[in-house]
Amino acid sequence: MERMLTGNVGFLGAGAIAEALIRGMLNAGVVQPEQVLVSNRSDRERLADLNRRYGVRTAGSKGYVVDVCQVVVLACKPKDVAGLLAEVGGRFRPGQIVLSLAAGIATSFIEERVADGVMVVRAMPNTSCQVGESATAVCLGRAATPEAMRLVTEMLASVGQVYTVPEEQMDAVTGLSGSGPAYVYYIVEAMIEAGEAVGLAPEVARALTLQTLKGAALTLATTGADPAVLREQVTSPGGTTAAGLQVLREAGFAQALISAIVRATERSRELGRMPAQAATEVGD
Ligand SMILES: NC(=O)C1=CN([C@@H]2O[C@H](COP(=O)(O)OP(=O)(O)OC[C@H]3O[C@@H](n4cnc5c(N)ncnc54)[C@H](OP(=O)(O)O)[C@@H]3O)[C@@H](O)[C@H]2O)C=CC1
Ligand SMILES: O=C(O)[C@@H]1CCC=N1
Repeated sequence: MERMLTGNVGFLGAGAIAEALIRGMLNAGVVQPEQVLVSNRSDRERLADLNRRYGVRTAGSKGYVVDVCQVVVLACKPKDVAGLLAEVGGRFRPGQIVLSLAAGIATSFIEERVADGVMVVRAMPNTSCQVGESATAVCLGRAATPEAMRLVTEMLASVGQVYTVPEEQMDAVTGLSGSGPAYVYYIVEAMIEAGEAVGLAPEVARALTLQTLKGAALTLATTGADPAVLREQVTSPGGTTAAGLQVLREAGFAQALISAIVRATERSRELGRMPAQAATEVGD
């Protein structure tokens, strides 16, 4: 199929998610390094590092990024979006695409700060885009056309699976799959620590944990089986797994995970309600 992403892709924000997306898109070949232009607030060393490692172009001027890019990715923190758009929002032109990754920030908030006809798309990827396995949800702003959606989908599908959701579900997506890799890494950290505690060498504990995670994820994906059924297959009556799961139940593990996702979803809503000062509540 003919590629739609022929122009430049600019990043306003050069942090963790910008790098994950850049790395994934370059690996997939959906953009070439010279098509990518990255800027941030002030960290010049970070830009130089991205240029060294990925060959992407960098810009000191955010206005320049807006001027020369077909798609501009907003990859700064939610609290910085208002200030950023006060600076450069007026430079966007009708027909340009703004792809916002900012948790909680509504498409309407951005639309109010750019010209009519600028096409806003909101997406929530996760850091697994760096290996082409993001779970990404997208929703369209009011001016975004089906062509804009196709172009953004071309970008995001190159780094994982893309799902379209109504905008009111984006906070839930953020709590579940946007933050999700962190919950998984937290569990992995605990499993490795546990492996060491029961007598394994650190590298053996890590290797066994990672392969267990990979095998379980692949089994879920390839069999399509209900996770509860797969869990029961592991759990011999009176055996080791039953004993371990009993401890997890008594500790309220499932409820804690549910509460974490509910709280992260609420936090996304809070960030959207208070875009100018919300993040100061939890620090930078
Ligand atoms: N990390 C993740 O897993 C995910 C994050 N997101 C969203 O992506 C956004 C970025 O998150 P993350 O990458 O983790 O954040 P980071 O803190 O890693 O990066 C933030 C970046 O924004 C830049 N920045 C801040 N203010 C401005 C400004 N006024 N103009 C231009 N750039 C600016 C910073 O520049 P400097 O360093 O110079 O201050 C920095 O490069 C957030 O809105 C988050 O909700 C979405 C999905 C997943
Ligand atoms: O922690 C955050 O706020 C961002 C949004 C989803 C993942 N990281």
